[in-house]
Amino acid sequence: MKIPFYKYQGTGNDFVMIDNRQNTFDTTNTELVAQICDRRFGVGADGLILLENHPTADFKMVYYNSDGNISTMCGNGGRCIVQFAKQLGIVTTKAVFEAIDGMHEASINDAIVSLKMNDVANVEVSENHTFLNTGSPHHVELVDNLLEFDVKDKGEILRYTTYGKEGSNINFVEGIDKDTFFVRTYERGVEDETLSCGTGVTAVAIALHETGVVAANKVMLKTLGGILTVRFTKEEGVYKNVYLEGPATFVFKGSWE
Ligand SMILES: N[C@H](CCC[C@H](N)C(=O)O)C(=O)O
Repeated sequence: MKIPFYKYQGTGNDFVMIDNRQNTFDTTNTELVAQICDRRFGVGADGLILLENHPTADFKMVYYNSDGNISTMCGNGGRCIVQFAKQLGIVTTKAVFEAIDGMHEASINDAIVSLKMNDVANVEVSENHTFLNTGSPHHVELVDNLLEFDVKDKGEILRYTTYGKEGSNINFVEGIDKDTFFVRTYERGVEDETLSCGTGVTAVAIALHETGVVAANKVMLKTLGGILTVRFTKEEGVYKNVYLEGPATFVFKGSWE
């Protein structure tokens, strides 16, 4: 059966988007998702995202990593599905949707999507890293010479040793100026470095604030795939009004035979 799809990318984190409002996609077929995401034998993507009907919100988001498994929240994917919903005529400049970590609001201003992320109440600060969950689990570590750093090798080791079966995404960070940081991320479920990670840069911004590296509540994160901005407030120890902002772009449409 033909499966129409739309290819999107958010700062280089790329996704196959499928309008599944008729519930025709076989959501249990892990192999098919991995096949579609394969960069040699398939369309190629970091993940696959289904847009589905929702009883009260504008739509529901279902996210799969490129390994074919359903996973936790995808920030860049959340920004892309809002643009996708606009392309389908479901929303215009605002959206409310449900994802695996609950309800999200978003606003669209041309290419830029601003996505409200969940509150973050627990930030675990250790000697040389910080761990927190921004919809997905993230390890955050400051390093020098990030451009030459072996992100895949070092990320894989941490993901499988320190974080066991459940795993975690691993973010390496280097300061550029007081409110701008360079971030590279090893992504769980992609099992490789991605050009950017939305929940990852959100975790980096909050971790840097929590550890006093950043005083501001608006941080610019430079990734290999582009620039993302994260802003937040901190109220009684809880990070609230957390927004992830950046471009989300339609690339092409096709159909999987
Ligand atoms: N790979 C992540 C989910 C996608 C995160 C990333 N693509 C983002 O933009 O947040 C995980 O399994 O925890």
